[in-house]
Amino acid sequence: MKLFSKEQIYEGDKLTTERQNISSTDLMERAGTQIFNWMHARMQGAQVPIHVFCGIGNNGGDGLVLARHLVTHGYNVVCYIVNCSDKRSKDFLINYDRIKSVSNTWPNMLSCKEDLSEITIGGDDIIVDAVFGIGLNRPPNDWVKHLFQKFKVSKAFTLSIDIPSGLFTDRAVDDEDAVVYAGYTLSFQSPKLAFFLPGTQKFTVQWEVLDIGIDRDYLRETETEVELIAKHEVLPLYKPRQKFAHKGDFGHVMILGGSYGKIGAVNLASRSALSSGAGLVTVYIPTCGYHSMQTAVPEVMVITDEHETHISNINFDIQPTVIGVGVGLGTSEDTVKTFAAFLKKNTIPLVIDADGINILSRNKTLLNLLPEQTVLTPHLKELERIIGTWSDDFEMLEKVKAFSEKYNVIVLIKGAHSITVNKNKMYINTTGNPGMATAGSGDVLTGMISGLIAQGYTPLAATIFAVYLHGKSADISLEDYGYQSLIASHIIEKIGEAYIDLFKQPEQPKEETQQKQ
Ligand SMILES: NC(=O)C1=CN([C@@H]2O[C@H](COP(=O)(O)OP(=O)(O)OC[C@H]3O[C@@H](n4cnc5c(N)ncnc54)[C@H](O)[C@@H]3O)[C@@H](O)[C@H]2O)[C@@H](O)CC1
Ligand SMILES: [K+]
Repeated sequence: MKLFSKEQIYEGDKLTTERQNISSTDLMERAGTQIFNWMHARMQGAQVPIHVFCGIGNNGGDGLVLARHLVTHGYNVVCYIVNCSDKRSKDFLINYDRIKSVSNTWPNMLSCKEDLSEITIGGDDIIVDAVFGIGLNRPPNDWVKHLFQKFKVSKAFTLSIDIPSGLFTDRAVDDEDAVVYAGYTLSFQSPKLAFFLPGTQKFTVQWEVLDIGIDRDYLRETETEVELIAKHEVLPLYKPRQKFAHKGDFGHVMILGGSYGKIGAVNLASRSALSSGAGLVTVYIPTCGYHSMQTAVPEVMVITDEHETHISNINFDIQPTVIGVGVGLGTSEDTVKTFAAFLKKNTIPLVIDADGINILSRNKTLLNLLPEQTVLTPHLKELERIIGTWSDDFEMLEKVKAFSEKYNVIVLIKGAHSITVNKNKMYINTTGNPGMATAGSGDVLTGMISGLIAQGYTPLAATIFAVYLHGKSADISLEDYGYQSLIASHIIEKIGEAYIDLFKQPEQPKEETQQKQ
């Protein structure tokens, strides 16, 4: 799914009104009606008090449309105008008039902190937040911030329209108390980038996109900087197997890493490379790991470094298709030296993780030696070591894009929503769960990306696809293990099911099936 920028959304709205020959008021009516339908389907007329807070722009206009429909359908509604500026939008004003025609007692006008004392919100009530949408261009006033705090303290379920008010689409918030914490956000046409970034994802527990009929050609033809990756996006990447294929068709992965006490990382990465479909896997490890690797993973070939406890001299005479380097590697002096010497002569595609990244961070000139489209897979701490600090997520993304461009590398920023960055394009993953915050799950991912590159996926496709499958395998594992018991090996066990899931048809609702019989 494409993530449109604020400018692209405004452009899409404008084009839609022109091409469909409707007014912007009609489009707002559609948006507000969609929200109403969503609520009505769930509430079925329940008399829970609903407090609709409307700003004075078009987001507020959506709130007024919703409030009008709620009133005419007999819901228990109170509507407030958060009157924070004189610049009311045209469609806000039109809908302000319309709502007055269905009720003569309100909307309640809120203009200062004193007005807030009149508001009583119960813990079981519902708040609809239509104060600011994508048009927010400066931090909210102090009294509006107090209103948002009142929402939070009430513990009422909060439904935000389009975006939690106070969040910007393209920059960070200065004051987290000036943002609404939404239980659910109904976003028009495209989710917003802030829903996926480490610092702002907490502002909405869940989100859903509502289709308000924006011009299809515009949506299809417009290139976006950010894409959301779900099953629909990875399916076209999948490479089917030919009937007469042999193992040589699926490449040869080398996992280069491990040190005394950390051979397990190589074990995990090599098993996941195999389970992702690589034809052959060889590990290059210190001598201490020889027996454990040979015993634990008979499918994997082992080459040992001359040193007992760490890699000291990278030297082999096979030709892997790709090398996954860094898991459990350590950063001892010998290792750093041989890694630098190896990079000077290496032309094989690389996937670099963990201590591989740490070595590069301390020796930045080595970055110039990386083959084109090398994949780096840092978590946030490793990322900071390699690109330096940042003041907020938006700055972080800009720095990663510049880094990716400068060295022509792919950077996978690992987190709850892992983001693959290739120059100025970003791909946000949607699978995965907090059970993955466990030892070795990164090693598994390194193996999977390497395994896919070996099979002929481009490094970019391999990264996007592997991150998706990795999260999906963990989601499937949850059914057996829950968040706490999930360990990295379980993720490997479920890679097969994650592949199979790509081709599963959604289950038909039960009643329909019965009717057909
Ligand atoms: N453009 C369209 O045709 C549609 C727009 N829609 C809604 O319109 C929203 C965008 O509307 P707008 O662009 O009017 O902007 P918003 O409704 O998001 O609110 C911002 C308004 O308040 C002002 N403002 C910004 N920051 C402020 C602050 N800190 N304190 C006080 N006032 C502030 C702005 O000047 C603007 O008038 C979307 O999020 C969506 O909800 C939907 O109705 C669908 C159709
Ligand atoms: K909002």
